[in-house]
Amino acid sequence: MITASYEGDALKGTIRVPGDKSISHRAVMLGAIAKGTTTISGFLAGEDCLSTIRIFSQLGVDIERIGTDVTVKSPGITGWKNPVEALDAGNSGTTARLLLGILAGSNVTAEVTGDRYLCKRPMRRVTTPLKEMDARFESDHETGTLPLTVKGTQLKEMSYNMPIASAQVKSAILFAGLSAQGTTTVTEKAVSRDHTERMLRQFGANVQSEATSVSIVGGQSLQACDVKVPGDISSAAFFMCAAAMVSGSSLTFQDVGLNPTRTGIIDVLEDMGAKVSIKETVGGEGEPYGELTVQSSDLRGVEISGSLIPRLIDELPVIALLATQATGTTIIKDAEELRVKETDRIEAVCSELRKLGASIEPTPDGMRITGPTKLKGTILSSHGDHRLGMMAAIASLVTEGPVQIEDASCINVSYPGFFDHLNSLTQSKH
Ligand SMILES: O=C(O)C1=C[C@@H](OP(=O)(O)O)[C@@H](O)[C@H](O)C1
Ligand SMILES: C=C(OP(=O)(O)O)C(=O)O
Repeated sequence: MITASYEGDALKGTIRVPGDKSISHRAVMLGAIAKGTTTISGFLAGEDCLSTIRIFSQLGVDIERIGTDVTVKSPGITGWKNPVEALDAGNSGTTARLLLGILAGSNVTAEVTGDRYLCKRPMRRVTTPLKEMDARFESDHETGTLPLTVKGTQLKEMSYNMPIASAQVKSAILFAGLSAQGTTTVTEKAVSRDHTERMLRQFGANVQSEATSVSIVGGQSLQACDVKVPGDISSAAFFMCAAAMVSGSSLTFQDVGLNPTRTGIIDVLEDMGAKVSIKETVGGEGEPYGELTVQSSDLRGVEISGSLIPRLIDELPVIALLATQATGTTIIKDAEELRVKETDRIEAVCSELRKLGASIEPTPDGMRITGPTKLKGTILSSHGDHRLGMMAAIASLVTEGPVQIEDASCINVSYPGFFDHLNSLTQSKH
C-alpha cells in the first residue's frame, strides 16, 4: 500500500517523461524482423516493453539493453528459432496481439501466454482476421483467449474492414501482411495510432496510407536502422491533467511525442479551458515530438466521443478524474473498448472515483461525470491496472486527506519512476 499525500500541491517545473510504450514495443519488434543491427534510444524500460525484449530474445534475437539504450542484433525473421518455453507477454496486450500477427507468417511454432489479466482479454479480434490469411492457432480452450499456440506458415493477402478502431489489430494484420503473398489492406472506422505504419517506413518498407486504409505489399525485407523514441504522451497525460486542475501549476514537458493520432488529450484540455502551448521540434515521417506547457485554469465539462476516442483511449481514466474538477457535465461515449483493457476501466474508474465522493455514472460505452466536487481521500485499489494506479495518485492532489493505493506496483508497467516525478514536481517535503 502506498500513501499519496499531495493535497493542493501545485506542479511546477520541467519534466521528461519516459519513452513511448507503443513506439518502444514496435522498435524491438521491427528490429527483430529486420536482419542486422538496430539501435533504439529513449526506450521505455517499463515491464510491458521488457516483456517484448524477453520474448524476442527467446526467439534467438540478440538484444542488449543499457538503461534506455537498446541494441537489437537479429538474423532476420527467417533466422528465428523455436522457443524452448512459452512466450510470456506479461500484462501487455500490445505485445501479445502484435506478436500473434508477427509469428503467424514466420517459420516458428510458439505458445503465447500472459498474466492473469492478459489471459482474460479478447484475442479473437486478431486471430479471426489472421485465420482468413491462413494463420494457424491452437488452444485447448474455447474462450479465444491466451494461452494460444501459433504455428507459423505461409500467409495469403487479405482486405479487412476492422469492426473496431484498434491499433493493435491493425498492426497485427500489417505485420502478417509483411510476410504474406500479395497486398494486404486494413480499413479502420476511425484512425488509430499510426506508429506501426511510420516505423515500417523508417525500416524501408513501402506502406501506403489513404484516409482510413493502410496497405502493405508482402515479401519486403526490412532494413535495420536507428530509432529515437520520444516521451510517452499517455504518461505525460497524468501530469498534464494534474497541472490543469491544481491552481498555480505550470508544467513543461520536453521531448514528448506529438503524433496527431495520440494528441486527443491536448484537444480535450483546450476544450475544457486549460492553457496549453506547444513547440513542435520535428515533423515528417518519423515521430513528431516537441515541448508542451500546461497551466492551471478554470475548467468546464465537455463531450468526448467519436473519432476522438482512439486518439486518447488510454487517457480516459485520468480525464474522468479531471472532469470531477470541471464545472458542468462531462460525457464520455463510444469508448466501450475501455471494458476490455487491463481491467474493465469503465466500472473500475467509476467505482474508485465514487469512493472519493465523485459524481460519476458508468454507461454502456463510457461515463457521465458532473463537477466540480471536493473529493475526500480514502483507500483506493488499482485493480492491478497501471493507469488506475496513477489516476489514484494524481487524485490525491485534489482530495482532502491522503489517498492510499492498494497494489500500486503495477504502475511500473508503463511508468517506472512515476512517484519520483510526482515528488519532484510538487516540490513539497515528500
Ligand atoms: O497499439 C498500441 O500500442 C496500443 C493500442 C491501444 O489498444 P487498442 O488497439 O486495443 O485500442 C492502446 O490502448 C494500447 O495501450 C496501446
Ligand atoms: C491498454 C494498455 O496497454 P496494452 O493493451 O498494451 O496492455 C495501456 O497501456 O493502457
